[in-house]
Amino acid sequence: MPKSQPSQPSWLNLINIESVYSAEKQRRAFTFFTMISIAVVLISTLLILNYTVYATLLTVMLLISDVTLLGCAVYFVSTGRLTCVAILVLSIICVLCLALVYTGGKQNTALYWLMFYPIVAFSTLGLRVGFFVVSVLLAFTCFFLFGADIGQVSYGHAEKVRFTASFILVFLFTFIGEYFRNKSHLEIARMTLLQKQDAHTDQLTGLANRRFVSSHFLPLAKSRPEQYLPFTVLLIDLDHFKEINDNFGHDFGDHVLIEFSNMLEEQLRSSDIKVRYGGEEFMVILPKTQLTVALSVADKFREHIAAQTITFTQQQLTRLTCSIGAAQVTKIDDFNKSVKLADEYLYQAKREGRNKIVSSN
Ligand SMILES: Nc1nc2c(ncn2[C@@H]2O[C@H](COP(=O)(O)OP(=O)(O)OP(=O)(O)O)[C@@H](O)[C@H]2O)c(=O)[nH]1
Repeated sequence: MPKSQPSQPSWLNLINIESVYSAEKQRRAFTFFTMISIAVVLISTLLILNYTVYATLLTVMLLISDVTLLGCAVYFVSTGRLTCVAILVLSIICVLCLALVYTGGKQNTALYWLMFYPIVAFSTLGLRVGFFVVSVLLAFTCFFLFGADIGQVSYGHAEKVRFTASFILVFLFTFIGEYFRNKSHLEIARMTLLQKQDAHTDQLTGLANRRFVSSHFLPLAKSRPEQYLPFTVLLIDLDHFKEINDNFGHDFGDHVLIEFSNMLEEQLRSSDIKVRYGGEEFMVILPKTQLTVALSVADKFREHIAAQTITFTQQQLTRLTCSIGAAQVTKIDDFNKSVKLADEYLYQAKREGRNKIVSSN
């Protein structure tokens, strides 16, 4: 029976679903900025129009909040750190709401302003932190409305009960909405990742396929050359594979390809990228590896393969050899040129009798 594949080859970690996450980041950033803009305009207007009627505490709180909100927006633009800034902003607004409830605002209309809070808190802070800050606001508001007299204004009984009931309903429905939005976002992210991994995996051997090299590896190596360059490309072709198919059948041929892929995984570093490049042709990319070092790795591998016997049933077993062409890549733009060179060396190895490595060295 074919050996089982390693559970998660490291090249799979190079496949990202940044587009899914960046849409989510954009949504949160957009909500955050809209909230800050509205809050700053609103607070400034309230301050200008009502500073004569507001309690001093409320005026000072509004002023500090206005300046801090602007500072947070500037900090976010310059650092891109949304979560900690959003927590700070929502905490300020929470305190502001409580100051409003405590003092009553203009003509005791403070309670109306609290209704937006759950919506903004959940959409910028997510489920858990959002739930926490909204709960804190609700708890303190209930204390001011129904608790002991500590100097806060008093609201009518009907107003207090209706506010609390409607706030809890907004809280509940926003929580449910956010819970399912988050769940479907995670599911979309999971499915996108699985689909992308599947589209870049060779179905027979579980190695990366050729598309992975062009759509993921090369862009990644171009963006982080210090992690990958210089690297060596090995093109490896099984020798006389047609004879194996002809002598033992296609299933045995498939089994040989799987066993060969397992040996690539076992014998080479996990950071080396092993690709099924075509039928019985494989590509191995050895990151941060000069040609001379790669040649000794490849030669050891070639010897290892030649020493193995691949068994399918007791009657079906074969020896296997491979030929290898190797070339070094120092610039990503030269990748195709180097692959072409490695291909020429591979066919030179075949012409020269197989079971050997040819390179420019
Ligand atoms: N079993 C199996 N065979 C495959 C697969 N893909 C390609 N092949 C076979 O691989 C064989 C390759 O044959 P050739 O290109 O003549 O190469 P070769 O026999 O290895 O000869 P040299 O490369 O010159 O040593 C063909 O018979 C293909 O049908 C596959 O997925 N499974």
